[in-house]
Amino acid sequence: MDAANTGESYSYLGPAGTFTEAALKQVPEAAGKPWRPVNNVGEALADVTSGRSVAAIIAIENSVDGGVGATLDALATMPGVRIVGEYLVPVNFVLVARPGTTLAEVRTINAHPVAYAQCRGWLERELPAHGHLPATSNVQAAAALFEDASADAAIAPPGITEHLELDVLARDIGDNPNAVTRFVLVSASRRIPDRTGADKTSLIVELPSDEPGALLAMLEQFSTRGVNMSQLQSRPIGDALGRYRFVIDLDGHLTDERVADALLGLRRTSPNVIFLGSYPRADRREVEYPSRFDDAVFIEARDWLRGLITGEPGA
Ligand SMILES: O=C(O)C(=O)Cc1ccccc1
Repeated sequence: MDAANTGESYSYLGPAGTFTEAALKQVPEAAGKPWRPVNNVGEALADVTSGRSVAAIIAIENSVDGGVGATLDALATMPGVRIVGEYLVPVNFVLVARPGTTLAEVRTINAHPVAYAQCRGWLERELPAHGHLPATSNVQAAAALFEDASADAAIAPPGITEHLELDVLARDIGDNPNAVTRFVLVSASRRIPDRTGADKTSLIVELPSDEPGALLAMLEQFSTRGVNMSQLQSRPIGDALGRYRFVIDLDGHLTDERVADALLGLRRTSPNVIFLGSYPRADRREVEYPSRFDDAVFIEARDWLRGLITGEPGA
């Protein structure tokens, strides 16, 4: 299904066989469309902003190593991309080598940095003196074993042997057998996916510099409106020490009154709020919140205020 510049293709971290490709297989609207393998998150997002691809799927967070820094930073600095869906992929890893290699011969390992971080315990136990060569993806780590001899083994997805003639030296080398990676589908479309009742909203928020309590004031925007956060990560802005932006996932949709009201509060108090998108949760779990934060309560309060201003009798 791989194809070049069609404008309707879906970009993913390639080559075929990556976990990112497994995530793309879950995207119903990508079925039957051309898929474009790329080498990094920046390339995937540039495909979207240039219109070369209709959407791209990128890893954003995993349950062992946390947020994927490259993705979070790219989303913060590439205006015009929106998250339109999320997908979960269970991840486990094998150690592979050119045929005939034994575990005792392994000195240097090719691995995507995020995969490497998830196998650190196993590697420290079984290969304490190994060196690490970073690769652009889990499949490229394995493919590179045939390109040169700078590494003896690679960390790869278990399905790698369907693509490449390699020996599996060890299975299940991930430090957590239940590891899951969260992927997001991003597009340049301004259209926000419809509210489903099981939605997430992602934001990036900067705080005013050197203001005591600024972080607490930001969090209060959510707590006073019954909005639950499922992710809060800080990432350095990069221009000076001590300057951070916050990547936030909320339960709820932009068209939920309590979420919209929290965004108004953030907009008033933060020097920069980036709306990354509202989209259906991967687990389709209905968002729960106390009934005092129902849409109707916000609407009633607004109507009451409008009545006071316009002098409506009884308001
Ligand atoms: O999609 C892949 O296979 C990647 O190389 C990125 C990655 C790395 C580690 C866990 C999940 C995805």
